[in-house]
Amino acid sequence: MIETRCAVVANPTKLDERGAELVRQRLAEAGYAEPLWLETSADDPGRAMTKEAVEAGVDLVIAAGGDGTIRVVAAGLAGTDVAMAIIPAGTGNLLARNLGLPLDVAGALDVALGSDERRIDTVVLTVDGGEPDRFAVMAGTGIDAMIMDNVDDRLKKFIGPGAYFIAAGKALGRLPVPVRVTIDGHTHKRKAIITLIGNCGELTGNLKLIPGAQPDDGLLYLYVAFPSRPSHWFKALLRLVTRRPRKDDHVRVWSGRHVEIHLQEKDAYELDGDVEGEGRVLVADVDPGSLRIRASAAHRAVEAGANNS
Ligand SMILES: Nc1ncnc2c1ncn2[C@@H]1O[C@H](COP(=O)(O)OP(=O)(O)OP(=O)(O)O)[C@@H](O)[C@H]1O
Repeated sequence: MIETRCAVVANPTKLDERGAELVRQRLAEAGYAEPLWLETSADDPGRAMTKEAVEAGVDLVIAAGGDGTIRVVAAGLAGTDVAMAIIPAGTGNLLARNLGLPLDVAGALDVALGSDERRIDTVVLTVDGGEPDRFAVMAGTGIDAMIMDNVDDRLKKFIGPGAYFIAAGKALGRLPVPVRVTIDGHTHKRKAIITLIGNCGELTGNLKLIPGAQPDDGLLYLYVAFPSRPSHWFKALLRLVTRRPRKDDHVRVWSGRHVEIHLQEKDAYELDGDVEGEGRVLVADVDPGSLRIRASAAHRAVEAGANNS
């Protein structure tokens, strides 16, 4: 089936004019009508724009931007029958990496305008009983959120993922905090420096934090790092940054469908790589297969190969 109605939700600070021109040109060549072109703003990373696209009745929304833009568009399309395509234009590009999508505009457009797609899970998250939000990759508190918060935007532009390593160094002084986590009714208590919920396993730098986690397996993964000695901390931090878990790490990973994180005090949390705010109780439920996403079989094969390595 060839879609003819398409919207582009683009962050103009991430997708430059050349990129935008290429998108328009490739859409025209592929026989699409003039797209509904919606730019994000400093105040709205794409919520109202995605809603407008859905209400306009488009069949496909191409999201072009960094992780924040991609997350908000994915959240807005989850549960609808509108397909999403990704043009990764940030530093982390976490969802694109996890789906094995091309990270350049031309390659991403090949997939966006192809007919191959898959359904992936999204995660409904409620923080302190507020309005539910969604993420597609991960939600985290502790050092993880601190790293995301400390990453300097200018530095990110300049040295890319290396900026996360520098931010991780800054976060080293953090103390573990008592946390109670529940996964499908089973409760565990730890003094943790990182507590995160993953829908996908791969974070930045092409390394896997939660090996085996797949965005379409209908499961969430709860990752808790609870080092008790400085040497453990250092290892846990190193693993967080290098994303290479080992047996002797003070790390546990549980999987399930419903996850609760109860902190003693409010702490910053991040969603798909962007710090969203502070919260004490995070409740997450997986919504299996809730998002239609353009991804080619070839890229899936590459992804599967990478997972086996
Ligand atoms: N039109 C705009 N003008 C200025 N700032 C904008 C505009 N649209 C979005 N932004 C800002 O861009 C940021 C979101 O960027 P986006 O999520 O696309 O990339 P990112 O999260 O920085 O990506 P990454 O972390 O992968 O580098 C938000 O801070 C938002 O306020």
